[in-house]
Amino acid sequence: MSGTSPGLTPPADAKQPARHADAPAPGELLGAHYDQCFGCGGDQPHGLHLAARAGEGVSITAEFTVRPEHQGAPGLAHGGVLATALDETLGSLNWLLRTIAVTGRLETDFVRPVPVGTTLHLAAEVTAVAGRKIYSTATGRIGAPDGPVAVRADALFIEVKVDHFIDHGREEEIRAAMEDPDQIRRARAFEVNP
Ligand SMILES: CCCCCCCC/C=C\CCCCCCCC(=O)SCCNC(=O)CCNC(=O)[C@H](O)C(C)(C)COP(=O)(O)OP(=O)(O)OC[C@H]1O[C@@H](n2cnc3c(N)ncnc32)[C@H](O)[C@@H]1OP(=O)(O)O
Repeated sequence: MSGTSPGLTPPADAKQPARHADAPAPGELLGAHYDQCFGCGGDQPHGLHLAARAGEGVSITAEFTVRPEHQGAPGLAHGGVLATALDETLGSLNWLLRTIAVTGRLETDFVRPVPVGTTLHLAAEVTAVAGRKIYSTATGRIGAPDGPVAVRADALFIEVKVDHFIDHGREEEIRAAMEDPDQIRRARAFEVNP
């Protein structure tokens, strides 16, 4: 069962996405955008530790191995964790546009249960851009890049300024991030005009 709500249908004047000239080369690992991120951060013990790699055009591949701390039912990944893996992979696409963006809408199909121990192979691409709106789609397959489809998502990300995080984030984490030169460098890597 699949289908996309009107909020995920690009308007008639939407444009094809353009890979930024300074985007990481195809095959390059992107690294975490924030070391405490539940999706990709290396310092988040129960996180997904999702590793994303730049693809051709505005596309990404990523891998995530389901651990016991990610269970919903016995021996199976929690659906919200799988949605997180899709969200994180889709969010990584914005490195290739050099745009900071947050998820506005995420529609997910859960097609097959995903056992603990499975490596989920994710692939995502931006399909259209309209002003601040970035439309994208992702698939997660079991065990191999051509394995059976377990999850799918369509998403709308909305471009924001770095002030979005500074204005809304809890002060102690924002202060720590602003004092971390690596974090500032990573934030700038998302921006066209740092
Ligand atoms: C020095 C400090 C260092 C910090 C450094 C940080 C660097 C980090 C780098 C990268 C971080 C990336 C992190 C990725 C993590 C994975 C992805 C996530 O999980 S993100 C978290 C979950 N998402 C949210 O928390 C969004 C919460 N929502 C909002 O904040 C607002 O609603 C926001 C920004 C999304 C939109 O608000 P508006 O006021 O800016 O804009 P409006 O006018 O409402 O929307 C713009 C257009 O988008 C449509 N739109 C908005 N939401 C929509 C929706 N849900 N469905 C359909 N259309 C929607 C609207 O209809 C409008 O369209 P029309 O321009 O009129 O055509």
